[in-house]
Amino acid sequence: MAIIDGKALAEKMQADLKTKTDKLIKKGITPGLVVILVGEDSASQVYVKNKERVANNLGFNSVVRRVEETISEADLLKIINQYNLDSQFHGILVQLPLPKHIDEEKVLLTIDPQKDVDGFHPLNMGKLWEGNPLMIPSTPAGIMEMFKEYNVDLTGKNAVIVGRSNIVGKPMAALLLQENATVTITHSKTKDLKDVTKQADILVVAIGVGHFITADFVKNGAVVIDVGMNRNGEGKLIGDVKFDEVSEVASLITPVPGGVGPMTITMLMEQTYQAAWRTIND
Ligand SMILES: Nc1nc(=O)c2c([nH]1)NC[C@@H]1CN(c3ccc(C(=O)N[C@@H](CCC(=O)O)C(=O)O)cc3)C=[N+]21
Repeated sequence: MAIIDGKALAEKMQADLKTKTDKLIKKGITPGLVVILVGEDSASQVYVKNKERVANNLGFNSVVRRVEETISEADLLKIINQYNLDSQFHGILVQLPLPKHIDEEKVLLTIDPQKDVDGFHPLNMGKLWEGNPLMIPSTPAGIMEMFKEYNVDLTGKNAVIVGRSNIVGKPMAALLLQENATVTITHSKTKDLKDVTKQADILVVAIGVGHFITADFVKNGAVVIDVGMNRNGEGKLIGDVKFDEVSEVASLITPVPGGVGPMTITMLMEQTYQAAWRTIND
């Protein structure tokens, strides 16, 4: 068994990205990213702080726009439109989840698809499924980089995804399909889940239930990717995969923390760079 070191790969990619960014800045374009944070959700605050730190290290123009939990939907849409028109910003990210009184679909539709660095706009989701992506959701994009770095050949492999969210499960399926894997998406209503996951050469787990996947769900030699971010009783960050026992059967496995998370942030920055680059090269 070997561990996929997401933190090390993230640092390597960030160093390369810094070099590219310096060149773009010399040409007069500083990549700009605005993260819009609605309310004070403490978990979201931590992610936002990490994103801000990486963006600053890269020399990006990084702004966190904090707005009150009680903001009206109309006012939030106005703020998004203001950043759509502001050429200083190449990327706009609205941190999810949003308060219940705000319609997430409306928010995602309002972000200019060219600035939608999360890749959650329906146009970007559609382009991804066409096999002609513009923006790719960061978490699945980071997972594909891990496969590349660790020489995981996907062609003809059985890839099983646990979780069907718009932000991880579905885009992950599109990317694996594009690389010629045979893809199965499972979810909470799947019958005999264990029988399905046991067939997986590649198993991607994104269900949001701590330590749900135990060794008996996993085929010998499988590659296991853990997208989970859960807090256990002691407030410790744990994945959806029970690492200690699954690592005994897997050939390659990601840890939490230090696996998918750091790659997610890195890919977000890569997409912001790409969006900035396109303003002078497309
Ligand atoms: N519009 C939107 N886009 C997002 O990409 C988005 C979002 N909303 N809402 C929240 C989730 C969560 N998320 C994380 C990114 C990196 C880490 C990360 O770097 N984790 C580190 C350490 C975390 C720690 O120690 O607390 C790790 O896994 O090693 C975690 C979580 C992005 N999200």
